[in-house]
This record gives sequence, C-alpha cells and structure tokens, in this order.
Amino acid sequence: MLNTASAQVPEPIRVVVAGPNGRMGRAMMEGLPQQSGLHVVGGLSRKDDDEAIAAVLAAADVIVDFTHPATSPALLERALDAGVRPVIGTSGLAEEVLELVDGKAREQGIGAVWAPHFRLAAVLMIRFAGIAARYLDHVEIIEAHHSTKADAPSGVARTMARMMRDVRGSDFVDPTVEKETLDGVRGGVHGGVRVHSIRVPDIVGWHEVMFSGDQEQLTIRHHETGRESYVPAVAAAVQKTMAPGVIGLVRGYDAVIGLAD
Ligand SMILES: NC(=O)C1=CN([C@@H]2O[C@H](COP(=O)(O)OP(=O)(O)OC[C@H]3O[C@@H](n4cnc5c(N)ncnc54)[C@H](O)[C@@H]3O)[C@@H](O)[C@H]2O)C=CC1
Ligand SMILES: O=C(O)C1=N[C@H](C(=O)O)C[C@H](O)C1
Repeated sequence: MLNTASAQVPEPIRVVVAGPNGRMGRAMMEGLPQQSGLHVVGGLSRKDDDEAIAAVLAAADVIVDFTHPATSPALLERALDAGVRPVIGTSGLAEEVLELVDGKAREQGIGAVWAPHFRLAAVLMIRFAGIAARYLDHVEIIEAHHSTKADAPSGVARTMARMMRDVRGSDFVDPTVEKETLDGVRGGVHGGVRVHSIRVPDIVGWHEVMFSGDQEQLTIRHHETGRESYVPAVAAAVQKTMAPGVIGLVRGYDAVIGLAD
C-alpha cells in the first residue's frame, strides 16, 4: 500500500511578472500559471505605487522581468532588497547593472538569472558564433525586430559582438569604405564587428551573423515566430533561481539548462 502520510508536496514557487501588459509580459501571464510547480501571484505594472509594489514583492519568491532598460535596474534592486530572486530578460542593461544584481543576490544568499535570449536555437547560434569567431577574420551582425522595440541593437547582437571580440582576443578586420554617401550606412561597430539593426512591423526576432574567410562565407541565422514558447524556458530559469546551491547571478539560458560544450 502507498504510504501517503510521509509524502511531501513541495510548495509552488510564487512568481510575480513585471510588465504584465507588454508583449512578453502577456505571454508570461498566460503561460506561466500552466507550468508545473509555479504559482503566479500577480503582475507588477509601471503605474503601481510604492505600497502595491511592496505588497506584491512580499508575496513573491521570484520576479520575472521583461520591461525596459531604463526602469528595470531600479525594480531589480528593489526586488533583491526584498529577497525576491530576479529572472531577467530585459535587454540593453549595462554590465554594471548585472554586476550589481550579482552582488546583491550574493549578499542575500539567493539566486538570479539573466539571459540575453531564452531560446535553445538562439543559444546555439551564440555558441556557434563563438566557435567561428576563433577562425574567421570578418564578421557582421544583422538583426531585425518589430518597430516598437525600445533598444537597438538587440541585446543578443550586443552580447555576440562582445563575446566574439573576446574569444578572438583582437579586433576583427573592419574594412574602410572610401566614401560613405549616407550617414550611418555601415552600422554600429564593436571590436571590428559591424552591427546593423532593422526595425519593421511584425518581426518577433531575427539575427544573422555573417562571417567571411578566404573566398568563402558562413552565415548563422536564427529566426523566431512567436512568444509562447518562451514560457517553459522562463519557467526553467525560475526553477534555477530556487535550486539548492545557486547563489548570485547565473548568466545565459545555456547555463540554466546545463548545455554541454
Ligand atoms: N531575453 C529574451 O529572451 C527576450 C528579451 N526581450 C526583452 O524584454 C523587454 C520587453 O519586451 P516587450 O515585452 O516586447 O516590450 P513591451 O514594450 O511590449 O513591454 C514592456 C512592458 O513593461 C512595462 N514596464 C516598463 N517599466 C516597468 C516597470 N518599472 N515596472 C513594471 N512594468 C514596467 C511597460 O509599461 C510595458 O508594458 C525588452 O527589453 C526586450 O528586448 C524580449 C523578448 C525576449
Ligand atoms: O525585443 C525583443 O522582442 C527581443 N529582444 C531580445 C534582444 O534584444 O536581443 C531577444 C529577442 O530577439 C527578442
């Protein structure tokens, strides 16, 4: 006979979603309640006053943040001070903000997750780009997103440009154009990596990393068509922040799922 008396049902993780009316926030509010082991206690909107923020944070273990690079840092700091673990998707955050999150999470003895992209194929694109960066001298990134995206370039493009420059240990070759007849036509540049941002309606997310070697080209492309499938990945990140021994900031969805090298 099954002994149910000693079986312990773990308490669900209490989650608050920041920016519940945004594109990602809506997907989280709809999808996270269906994820096993999670209980969504509510949303935290921009218009919420101090009292409302304090109340919702007091009722949460984890805050899922898909908001705006200008407002996210203060919210994250407040959540960490309240002992609430952040899962951060907001792009365009400065490295100092991530370091502050890491420091505060360590002070509190809790976990946190930041990922430039919560998708498996996107993480693979970033990994593959890191490999190619060791061997090929020229690279440009083209990213396309919906026209209401707040930041440019995308967080993923920025992350990849920095990572590829670091992996290579020197700047990529950035050919000089003799005469540019339109300002900005060569895009932004980091470490010799040119980055071009396209903004048009209806594109969820698109990244291309175009390498060039000697008489050959390599293109790695990631394209996403919806937001619903972020939900299980974000749920995994929520679980990760609560996992025993996880203290401080875990960086990247690959680290969340333990993607092998
Ligand atoms: N890491 C990843 O995999 C992904 C990251 N993102 C990033 O997530 C962020 C949000 O993207 P979307 O949902 O498309 O933007 P959105 O503009 O549709 O939604 C953002 C929402 O956050 C709210 N908001 C802003 N500041 C707030 C605050 N302090 N407290 C509560 N709510 C606040 C806004 O009112 C808005 O409703 C962007 O930075 C985007 O780049 C988006 C998709 C995937
Ligand atoms: O704003 C978005 O939508 C996305 N932003 C992320 C980024 O800035 O890299 C990731 C994804 O491409 C969707």
